[in-house]
Order: sequence, then structure tokens, then C-alpha cells
Amino acid sequence: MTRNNRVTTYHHDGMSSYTMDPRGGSGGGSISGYLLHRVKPHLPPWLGVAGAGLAGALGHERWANSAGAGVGLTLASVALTGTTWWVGRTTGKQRRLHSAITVAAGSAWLTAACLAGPTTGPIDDVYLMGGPGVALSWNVRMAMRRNDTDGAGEGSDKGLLEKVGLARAQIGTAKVEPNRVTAPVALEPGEQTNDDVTKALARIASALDLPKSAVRYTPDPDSERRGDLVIVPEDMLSEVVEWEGPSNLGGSIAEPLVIGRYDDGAELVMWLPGDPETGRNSTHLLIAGGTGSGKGDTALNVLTEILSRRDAIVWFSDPKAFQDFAPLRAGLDWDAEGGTQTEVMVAGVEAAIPARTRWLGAHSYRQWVPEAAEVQNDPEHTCRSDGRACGCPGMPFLVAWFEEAANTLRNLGDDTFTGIAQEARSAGISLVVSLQRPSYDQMSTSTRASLPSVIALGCDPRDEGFSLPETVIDAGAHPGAWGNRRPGYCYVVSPGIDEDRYPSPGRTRRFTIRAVPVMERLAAWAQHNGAHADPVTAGAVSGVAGRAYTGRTTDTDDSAPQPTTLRAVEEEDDMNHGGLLVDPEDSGIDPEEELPDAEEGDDAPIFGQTTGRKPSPAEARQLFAQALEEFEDAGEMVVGPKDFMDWCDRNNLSRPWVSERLKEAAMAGRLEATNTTGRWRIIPALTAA
Ligand SMILES: Nc1ncnc2c1ncn2[C@@H]1O[C@H](COP(=O)(O)OP(=O)(O)OP(=O)(O)O)[C@@H](O)[C@H]1O
Repeated sequence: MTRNNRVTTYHHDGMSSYTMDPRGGSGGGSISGYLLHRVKPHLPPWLGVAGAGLAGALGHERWANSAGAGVGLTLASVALTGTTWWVGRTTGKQRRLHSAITVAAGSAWLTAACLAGPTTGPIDDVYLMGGPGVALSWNVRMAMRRNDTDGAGEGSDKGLLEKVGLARAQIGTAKVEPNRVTAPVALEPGEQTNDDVTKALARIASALDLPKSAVRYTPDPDSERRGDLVIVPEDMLSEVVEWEGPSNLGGSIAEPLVIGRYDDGAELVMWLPGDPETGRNSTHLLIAGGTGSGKGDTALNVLTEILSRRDAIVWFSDPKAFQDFAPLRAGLDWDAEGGTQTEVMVAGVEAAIPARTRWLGAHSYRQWVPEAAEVQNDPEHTCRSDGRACGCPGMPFLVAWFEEAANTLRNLGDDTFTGIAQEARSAGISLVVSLQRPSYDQMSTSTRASLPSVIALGCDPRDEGFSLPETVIDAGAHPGAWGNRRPGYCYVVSPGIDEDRYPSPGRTRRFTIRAVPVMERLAAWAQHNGAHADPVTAGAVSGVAGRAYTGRTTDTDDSAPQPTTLRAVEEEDDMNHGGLLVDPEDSGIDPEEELPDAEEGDDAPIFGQTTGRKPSPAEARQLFAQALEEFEDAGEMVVGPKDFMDWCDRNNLSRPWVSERLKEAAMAGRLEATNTTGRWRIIPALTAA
């Protein structure tokens, strides 16, 4: 801190301050000057001891063997001790005694040294041992006095609370941990409330010369006048930590996901599935942050943790074409880019919910637990009426992730989304949603309310109320103070985390180019060793999404040794490639072969017949049915008149004509209305009524 060319230094010992003049002056401004300045107050006792030694030697030269001098010196020493005692009557009792004893000891030694000689008998030993002892006793006294008057005892707390307008509040014994002080606060009964402390947080931070986020208050839920004031003086998050790999490869999704660390160094963890012990169901997560707040890297922290678990599958939609997530794409059970593909994915989630809930119920699970993902060999969890183990394949936890979800959610409508979110929680499904901007113009109040968990990164101060619950903001959380200047800094509110932690900032880890190969290996690991969609989930989703849901199919050759570490995956990947992720229907197709050009492919059967004449009504209907098949084969499961624009031109048919046919097809059970007017979902031919 530089003010008027002087440097002010604050000490941690007693919070005292002094100035050093960089141009010289008493301290000299140099390191030796600084040290001298620190040591100076402790020198006088030592100078006194040295002086007494010198006086003893000189006195002996002069008064050795003089009887008169002996009497004189003894009297002088007694008188000096008496004077000291008298002069010290106004100071503290201990100080008075300490002074008198020092003078008595010093003058008695001096008398003896003068008369008998400083090196005679034990006189020199007494000097060498007693001198430093006496000097040190004064140094100790001085150090203690500094702490008494300057330290953070009751007195200075009072001063602090007075300064911030909480004069009559009391601070109890503080718990001091490295870089974290927790002090219980008791307010004046009937006069002050916890709110008063919350409002004073910024002033407390100012009084302590700390950032606002370093001071938090956790009100006692049982009392309006008690709580804990938490002060974290040093920002341990300023150091950037790079992601090096998942925390628990092959663990269960029910174990904590480690996504970074808190400001006191503790691990930043969260859980997506519910907890049978507390009865809570799975949670849905909002990742909220402004541009440049580190949302992308935070999402990677969460996604890499999920993909590294043995019993979870991920459906992932990203309108940004997997810009950030490409290295992990192979590990996803279903990946969709924006638009129609996302619409189909939403329909897939909707279809999976009742199927999964039914399955869990049939196997006597009140909610998803890791055992539900195993083969059902336990008679406690059987779907057979005779009570014998059913041996059904297990059902992995499902994470449905929607990047940049504002449009998707808006199209879906509040009621639909709220319904999905509500029901998904007991179906072993977590929804994860990220937004370009955390604000109510991106997401409605009721949709926001259906996402119980949030990772709140830096944002515009006006959007804090959208990201975080009011109680957490009141307790001192301020993501608005970070904006995009502190990428990765976040508050995490999620069931399972101790609520006292909610207002503590954490930081996720950073992903650099070095992380790419590790992510690729992780994706390959997930392909080989991760879970695959169970028949119930896969069946339900295929019923609505058809080919658009490819699913993560297993390499069924179980005899092949399966790699269990990321490194092993890297080595085996080349060998196993080609056997994985291939739809049984597609086996035999060379994946390296160029795909036929989509336009041409579509044109061949339908559009190739452009003759310039209008087709007959019967021909037109047949062409239309073929077109729907083409869309289905291409996995484009949601269609509307605008998708038929070119087709109309080529076949001399009009868009209103197509609109009519779409409605007819819906009546016939070939299509189903979506939440968006004019958009229809194709019901896969196999399941069409
Ligand atoms: N935990 C972190 N620690 C340090 N730097 C980080 C961290 N997370 C992200 N960053 C860096 O911050 C910058 C912005 O991050 P990122 O692109 O993820 O932000 P974003 O919120 O996704 O922005 P946008 O919405 O514009 O894509 C990047 O340079 C990134 O490397």
C-alpha cells in the first residue's frame, strides 16, 4: 500500500502498524534497518547487563580491597533498590517487584565484582548465567505487554463490532484454523437480529481491510440473535489448479464428485443421485455464470467426474457442436447437437422416466441406488412374483445434460419442464442445464425453481439473485463481485453439502490443452468399462427416437481382457477400435468409408423424380410417406413444414399441402405433436400404431 511515498506494513502479531520511509530515515528502509527497528525495543535490558559487567570490571580496578568503598557500594545498592521500589509504586505490582529484584540483583553483583573482582570465585558465572536471564525476563515481559494491549482479545473485538454498528453484540471464543476463523456471535436480545450482522458484513470486511467475500455469516437456524462469523483472510483460490484426471475412476456415481476446492483448501464435492439415508431424491443441476466466468471448464470438471463412474450414462445435447466437449464425446451414451436433435432427446427423457420408475418400483427400489445398476441377483429386489431372484440387467443412473439450454427450455414450456424435472428425480435421472447468461430472461422462475442445485460462477451483480438463494447471498456470497475476472470461482449449493458451506467460495480446475489426451482416454475408458443403457431405458427411448438414439452398444466379447486404467485404454484402444459403438445393424459397414452425400441420398428415391409436373394425389401421398421414412432413417425425428421446403419445390407441392399431410399423419399415429406448434415428432415405424 503506498501512500505519500511511505510504505505501511501491517504485522500479523499484534495488528500494530508503523511506517518505513523508503528514502532513509530512522529505519533506513533496508532489511537491516527493518530488523534493527524490530529489535530495538528489546535491547535496553541487554545494554544494562553489558553496562553492569563493564562497571564491575572498572570498579574493581579502583576499589579492590578498599573497606570504605565496600560499605559505600553496599549502601548505594540498597538505596538504589529502595528507590526503585518507591518509584515503582504507581506501576503494576508485578512490574514493581520485577524492577526491584533486577536492581537488587544487579547492584549486589556490581558490589561483589568491584570488591572481590569480576572473575573471582563464582562471580563471573553468576554474571554469565544471571545477566541474560534478567535481560530475557524483561524482553518476555515486553512481548507480553504488546500482545495484551494490541492483540485480538475481547477488547479489540469490541472495537471492531462498535465500528460496524454492532456495539452490544458479543463474540465468543473463536475457533482458529489455518486461514479460517469462526467466531460465535451473540446479539443483544430483543435489540438486534441476524439480519443486522448480514447487513454489516461489508463494513466488517472494510474494517479488517479484506475483500467482501472473505467475511461470511451463518445464522443459527434456532435463534434470531446467534450465528457464526467466518473470516477467511487469505484467498487461497488465487492459485490456478489444473485438472489432471478424474478423482475416482471406476467408482460409483453415488460417491462424491470432486470438482475443485474451497478457499480453505477443503475439497469441493457434490452428489447427483439421492441418498436413501436422508430420503432425498436425485438433484438437478444448474451451471450458471456470465461469459468468461469459466462455465465451460466447470462443466468439464463435472462431466469428467460423471463419465469416470462405472454406473452412470450420459445423454448430452450441445448446440455449440461439442466445441468444448469433443474429446469426451465418445464416452457419451447419446450425443445430440442443437435444434431437432435436442428436441428428440427431450422426448427420449420424457419416455424414459415412466419406464425407469416402473422398473425401479418392480424391483423394490424406492429410489435409484448403486445396487440398482448391478444384475438383480438379490431376492429382495426381484420382479418375479415367486420371490426368486430375477437376474434382470441393472439400470445405470442417467444424466441428461442440456448445454446452453435457454431455447430448449423455452420451447418446452414451464409446465412440461417442471413436470419432467419433478418426475425424473425419482427415476434415477439428473438433469444438468447450463445457460449463456444466468438471468430470468433466459429461464422462468418456475423452471429455475425445479433445479435444486447450482454451481454459481461469476456473473453480473444484478443476476446474483437468479443464481443463488437469498439466504446464501445474505450470508455473504457474492458471485457478482467476480464478474469474469475470477474464472472458475464459484459457490455450490446442492443437497448433501453442509449448508454452512454454501456461502464459501470454491474454484473448479482449469482445463488446458494438456487435458485433451487424458479426456480422450477417459472417453475410451467409459466406452469399454462404463455402463451401458439398460434394456428398459434403451427400449423406451428407441420407441420415440428410433435411429436418432444409437445407444452405447457393448463389445459383447466378454472374454477379451478389459482395460481398467486410463493408460491401459490408450494401449488397447487401437486394437479394439471398430468393435465398439457399432450398431449391430451397421456391422459390416466400413466406418472409414465416406458417407453418401446427404442431399444426394435424400434425392435419390424422392427428389430424383422432378419431372416438372404436379404429381397425382396418390403419388404425392406416397412421396410424402417416403419422405418421412427418409427423415426417420437419417435420425431427424422432429419435423415441420419448413423441413419440406426444398422437397415442395422439387415436387411442385405447396407447404400448406404438407401441413395438412402432417396433421393427417398425426391422426394416423405416424407423428405426434410436440410442444412447439407446427413441429411433429416421427413415431418410429416399428412402434407406429
Ligand atoms: N478454474 C479455472 N481456473 C483458472 N482459469 C480458468 C478456470 N476455468 C476457466 N478458466 C479460464 O478462464 C477463461 C474463460 O473460461 P471459459 O471459456 O470456460 O468461460 P465460459 O464461462 O465458458 O465463457 P463463454 O460463456 O464465453 O464460453 C479461459 O481462458 C479458461 O482457461
